[in-house]
Amino acid sequence: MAPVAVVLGVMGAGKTTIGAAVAEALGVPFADTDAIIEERAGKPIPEIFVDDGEAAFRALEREVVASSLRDFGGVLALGGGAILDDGTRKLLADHTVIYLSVELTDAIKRVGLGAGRPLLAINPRATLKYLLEQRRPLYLEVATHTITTDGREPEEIATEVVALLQSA
Ligand SMILES: Nc1ncnc2c1ncn2[C@@H]1O[C@H](COP(=O)(O)OP(=O)(O)OP(=O)(O)O)[C@@H](O)[C@H]1O
Ligand SMILES: O=C(O)C1=C[C@@H](O)[C@@H](O)[C@H](O)C1
Ligand SMILES: [Mg+2]
Repeated sequence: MAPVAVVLGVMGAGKTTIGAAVAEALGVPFADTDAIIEERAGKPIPEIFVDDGEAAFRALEREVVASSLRDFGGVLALGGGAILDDGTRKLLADHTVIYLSVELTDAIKRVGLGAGRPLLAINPRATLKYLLEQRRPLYLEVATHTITTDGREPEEIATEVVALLQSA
């Protein structure tokens, strides 16, 4: 079994919002690797970063992505930084991967002050600008489809994603 689609994008791209709406429209389950990681680790992501460090988080994330790609048959949202890991990017080959793109202005409006997002704890605007520039080429490397989300309502974006999955 493999996911119907994998959803990627930076924090605030709308992975959880759009992924869940697409799954509902298709009548399949939705899962978010961040939630699976928290369940496996038995603690919230900010605590994993503090206690174990980002490298340990990325290794756990790679394991969770691998098992989800193997066993989960719905719409799967990945954490915003999952594509930083070479092994995780390789795992995505041959899957349908939807990259939700967002520019800084809309991303900042959506994440606010970055509560619950450890990488945005200090200077969220400058950090998010850096993350967008650093990650865009990596999202594009693994994406099979890129959907622009700036200035668009979640319902409209979800409808576009459902249509492209149904035409595939
Ligand atoms: N297209 C959109 N237009 C306006 N607001 C949006 C849009 N998509 C998502 N949002 C809002 O932005 C916030 C972040 O969305 P969401 O949690 O889905 O992003 P995410 O990509 O899953 O982020 P994270 O990587 O932190 O999990 C939520 O409050 C959501 O309602
Ligand atoms: O952009 C990132 O690097 C992250 C995004 C979140 O989804 C979480 O996976 C975690 O907070 C790291
Ligand atoms: Mg999310």
